[in-house]
This record gives sequence, C-alpha cells and structure tokens, in this order.
Amino acid sequence: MNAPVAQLAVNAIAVENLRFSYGGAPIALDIPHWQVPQGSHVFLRGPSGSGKSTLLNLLSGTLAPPKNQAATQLQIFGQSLAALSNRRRDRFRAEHIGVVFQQFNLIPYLSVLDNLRLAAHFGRGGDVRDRAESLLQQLKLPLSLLSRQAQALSVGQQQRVAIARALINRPQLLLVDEPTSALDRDARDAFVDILLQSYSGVENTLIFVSHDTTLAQHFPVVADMRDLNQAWKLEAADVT
Ligand SMILES: Nc1ncnc2c1ncn2[C@@H]1O[C@H](COP(=O)(O)OP(=O)(O)OP(=O)(O)O)[C@@H](O)[C@H]1O
Repeated sequence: MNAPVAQLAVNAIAVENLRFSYGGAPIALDIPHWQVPQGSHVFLRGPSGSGKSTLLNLLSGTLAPPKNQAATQLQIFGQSLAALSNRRRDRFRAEHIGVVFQQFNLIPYLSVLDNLRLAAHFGRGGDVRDRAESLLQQLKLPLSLLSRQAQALSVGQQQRVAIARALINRPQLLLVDEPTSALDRDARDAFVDILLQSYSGVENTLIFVSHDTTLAQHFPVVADMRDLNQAWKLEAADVT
C-alpha cells in the first residue's frame, strides 16, 4: 500500500531564538519561536515600544539580522537572512517581499509611474505600465494619477500608491506597518478591505501591524507582541 503523500507545510516566516538589540541598548526583541505558514493573513498588535517595527524591519531585511548566534534562526520561505550579504538581502527583499511603512516613502518629485518603475527595477522588472494600470484599477485609483508627482497626491491616494509599489513585484510576503494612523475609522476599514482584495492570492502571506485593534476583525489570525516578545515581558515586569 502506498503511504499517503505528505502535505508539505511551507512556512513564510520561521523564527527561532531571535534576540536583537540596537547597539549597546537593552535587548529590544527576544522571540523564542514564531512560525507563520504561507498564505496566512496575520494582524500583529502590541503596545508602543513592544518591538513591532523592529520585528518587521528584521523580517524585511532592512535591519541586519543578528549574526554569530548559533541558535538563532530567521528564515523567509526557507532562506536564512543571516546567510545573505547585505546586497543579496536587498535583492531577496526586492524579489520576494513587499513593504508598506508608516511614512509611505514615495519619492515626492517622481511621478507615480516612475515610483513604480523604480521599485520594479530593483525587483522583477518586466512590463511595468500594464502592471501599474492593473494595480491602480484594483486599488480604485484613476489612471490619470500615473503621470502625477507623488507629492501632489492626497494622503489617502499616497497610501494606495504605496500599496501598488509594494505589490508591483508580486511579492509572496507583504509587510504593512501602521499605515492607517492618519485616517478616520471608516477610511481605515476601507483601506484594509482594499488591501486585502488586492492581495488575495492563496499563497500570499500578509503581516499587518497596527495599534488599532478594531482592525483585527478583518484578519483570521491575530498575534500579540506581548506574547511573542519575551524582552517586552521583562521590560514590563521591570516597571511593576
Ligand atoms: N533606532 C533605535 N535605536 C535604539 N533603540 C530603538 C531604536 N528603534 C527602536 N528602539 C527601541 O526598541 C524597542 C522597540 O521599538 P519598536 O519601534 O520596534 O516598537 P513598536 O512596537 O513598533 O512601537 P510603536 O508602536 O510606538 O511604533 C523600544 O524600546 C524602542 O525604544
């Protein structure tokens, strides 16, 4: 009799014994174990200072992962980030990971299309205009915005363009850090709806960070930094 074919569970994120501190500062992050299966949509919450941005920056490779810690594992789709040089980590991010950070980081004097072209240049390349038009349509933005300078857009439009830029290289992992803080409640819900619609593929993994716990209802999985980050527990315990 044939053995059943094992279903391979692919982890988008696999973290073991991840400890990180900024220079000589006290340890900011200590995560013994965290795994996120591919295709998960995770809402990551936690108080100010609990390490959400630090974790996202480590996952995206924007912060260099800790080296020389034998027990530490920080893998994205099975690739250890610590095993990559800075340059290869940048390339890995451009090809596999989309990021939307609090400040959007669009280049203000470039047109929307050129912002998207620049992101595509560092990633997969290909026909940017077609892809840009289809993303703008998904994000319910007029195509006329493509030729407009990023600095001439409203904040809401900039947020959607920041999503388009993050998605231009068809990332398998999307990291979104508190992009809704300037919006009112209805606009926040609409933003999250549109983000989820634009990134709905079954293999797409999303980590969405926010203080705003009312947004958690949009996500099937909720993680809390107070559970993940042992350093935060220590810090909290120190002050009580
Ligand atoms: N560049 C830095 N240099 C030194 N310490 C830092 C730096 N950035 C963050 N920290 C410290 O690391 C810890 C985690 O900060 P982090 O910004 O990751 O938290 P957060 O949960 O994202 O907070 P917030 O919700 O306020 O953005 C805090 O104690 C913070 O003071």
